[in-house]
Amino acid sequence: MAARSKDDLRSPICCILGHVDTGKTKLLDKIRQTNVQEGEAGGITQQIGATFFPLETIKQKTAVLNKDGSKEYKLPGLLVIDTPGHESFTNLRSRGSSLCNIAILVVDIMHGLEPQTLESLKLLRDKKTPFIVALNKVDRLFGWKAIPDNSFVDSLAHQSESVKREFETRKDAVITAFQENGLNATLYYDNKNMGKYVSLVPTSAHTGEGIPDMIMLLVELTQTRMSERLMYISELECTVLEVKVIEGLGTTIDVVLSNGVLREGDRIVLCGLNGSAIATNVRALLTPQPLKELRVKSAYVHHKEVKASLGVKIAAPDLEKALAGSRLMVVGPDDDEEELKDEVISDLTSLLSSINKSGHGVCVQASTLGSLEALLEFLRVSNIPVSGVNIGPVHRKDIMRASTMLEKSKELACLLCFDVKVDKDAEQMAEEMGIKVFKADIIYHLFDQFTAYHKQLTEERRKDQAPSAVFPCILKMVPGAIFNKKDPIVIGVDVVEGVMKTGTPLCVININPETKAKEIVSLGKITSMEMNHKVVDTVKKGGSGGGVAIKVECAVYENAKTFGRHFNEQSEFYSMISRESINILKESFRNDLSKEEWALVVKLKGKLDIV
Ligand SMILES: Nc1nc2c(ncn2[C@@H]2O[C@H](COP(=O)(O)OP(=O)(O)OP(=O)(O)O)[C@@H](O)[C@H]2O)c(=O)[nH]1
Repeated sequence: MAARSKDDLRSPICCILGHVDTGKTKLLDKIRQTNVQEGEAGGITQQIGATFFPLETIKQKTAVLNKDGSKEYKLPGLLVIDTPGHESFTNLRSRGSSLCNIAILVVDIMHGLEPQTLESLKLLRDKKTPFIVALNKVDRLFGWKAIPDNSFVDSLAHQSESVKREFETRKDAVITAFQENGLNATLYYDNKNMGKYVSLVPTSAHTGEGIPDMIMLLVELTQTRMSERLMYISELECTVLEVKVIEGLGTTIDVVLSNGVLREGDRIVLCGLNGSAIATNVRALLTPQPLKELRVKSAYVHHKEVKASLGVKIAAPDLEKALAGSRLMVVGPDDDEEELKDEVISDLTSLLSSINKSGHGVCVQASTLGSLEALLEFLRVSNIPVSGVNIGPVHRKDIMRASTMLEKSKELACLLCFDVKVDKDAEQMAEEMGIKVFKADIIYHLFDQFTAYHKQLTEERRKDQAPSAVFPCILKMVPGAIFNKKDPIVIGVDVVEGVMKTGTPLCVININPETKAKEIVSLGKITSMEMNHKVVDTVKKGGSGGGVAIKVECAVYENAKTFGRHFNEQSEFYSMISRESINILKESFRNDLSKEEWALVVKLKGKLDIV
C-alpha cells in the first residue's frame, strides 16, 4: 500500500457526456486552451485519449473565482477524458464509471433535455457516477453581452433584464425537465445540498464564461465528496479505450490508467475478442510528445513507468484481438496468471451468459465491451430476446449467425448494430438472405427501428393470415328465419357467444340416430352478412339485435348441406376452428380477442374434439 502522502494522491478522472451538438468538444477545447507560457512547468499535457490539467493550471483557470485566495486546492490535477471520435465516446459512456470519477453532462440551454441526454443520465445514475450539468451556450441567449472567460455569476450580473429573464425561463425549463425524469437540479451557486441536488453550471464554450465556475465545481466536488480511498494510489485499475494499428508499432492499445502504476516489461492480461484472454509483455509505454517538442522525430515519449491517473498507449505483441472496453491487469510476482485471465474474461463471459440459451432472439453487435453491455441491458429491459452477440465490425459470419433465426422467426432474424461498421459483403449477404440489419449510434434508435420493423411484419402477417383466422362464435337460428335451404344456405341468426365474422366456417354437431356417435358437420363459410339491410362483417355477442341474415356457401357442391336434413331450427352453429386456426389466432390476433372469447375457443376445442 502506498504511503498516504501528497505525492501519492491521484487526479480524479472526468468524462464529458451529452446529446450531439451540445458543445462537448468545444467545451473541452476551451478548457484545454492554455494561458501557460510555452515551456513553463506544470503546463497542460495532451495524453492518449485524455488531457491532464495540473494544479497550477486549475488555479489559473479558476483565479477569477479566487480573488481573495480563500479557495483550497488539494488535488494534484484533473484528468479529463477526451471524446474525440464516436467510438471512444460510447466506450466511455457505457464503461464510464469504471474509470471516471466525475462527469460533466452537457445540455444545450437553448434545446433543453434531448434524447441522448436522458440516455447519458440513465447511465450515470445506473453507475452511480457523480456528475454536474453544464448548461452550455448561454451566449446564445438573445442580447447576451460576453465578458470572455469570466465567472458566470459576474457575467450574468452585467446582462440586461430581458437576458436575465430569458435565462431564468430556460433554466427553469431544464430544471422541470430534469424533475420529470426524477432528478433534482439547481443552479450550482444555490445548491446547499450536493447529495440531493445536481448542480447546473451555465457555460459558454465560445466565450469561456462559466468555465472557471465549472472547473472550480469539479475541484470542490471531487475533493470533498470523493472518498479518500479513490484518491490514493492502490491497486492497478486500467481500462482499454481503443485498439489501434500504428505504423512502426503494430497494434497498440490506448488505455486509461485510473489507479496504480504500469511499468515497461510488465506482464499484462486483458480480454480478447474471441472470448479468450490475452497475456503479453509491455514493450513500450507511450504518451504524445509535449507540444514544444514537436520537432523531435518520434511522435511519442517512452516511459519506464507511468502512474495514475493518465492516458497511455501500450505497445506489446499479440494485441491484434484486444477488446476495447476490457479491463487490463498486471501479473504481479504472487499472482497466478491463469486466475487473472479468468478474471478479465469473466467481464465478457458474464455478459454472454445473460443472453438467451434457447437460441431464440436477435443478434447484436457493438463496438466495445462497454457499449455491448449497455445495449444488452437495454434489450433485456425492453423484452427483446438476444441469441447472439459480437464486438467489432460486422462481417459475413455475423450475418450467418443471425440467419439461423430465419426458420424460427422472421422478426428476430436481424442484427442490431450499435456504433459499428458493416462491411459491404456482409451488407449484400444480409440483403440476399433477408436478414434485416439495423445500425444506430444511439441505443434507443435501434429499439425504435426494431419495433417499427416488428410492427410492419406483424401487420403483413395479419393480412396474410386473416383468411385463415377463425374467430370463435356460437349462433342460434332466429325461429322461422330460413330464406334458402341449400347452397347457399341463407338464414337469420343470433350471436349467442363470441364474435361472428364474414369468412368464418360454420359447423353443427349431430348425433347419429343409429350409432349414437357424434358427427361434426361442416356447413361452409359465411360469405356475407346483413343486418337491418346493411352489409356487416363483424357481429359480437349481444350485437345481433333482431337477427343477422347470413349466407353460408360450400366450396364443393356435392358437400352442400340442407336445412331439415343436416340442421334445423334448434341447431347450434359453431365456428369450425382447428388446431391451425387456433395457432394463427395466438400468433397474430391474440389481442383482438377478449378473455371471454378466448374461453370460448377452449370450449369449442372441447366440443370439436381438437387436441
Ligand atoms: N454559441 C455557441 N455555440 C456553441 C457553444 N458550444 C458549442 N457550440 C457550437 O455547437 C456546435 C456543436 O459543438 P460541438 O462541440 O461539436 O458539439 P459536440 O457535443 O462535441 O458534438 P458531437 O461531437 O457531434 O456530439 C458547433 O457548431 C459549436 O461551435 C457555445 O457555448 N455557444
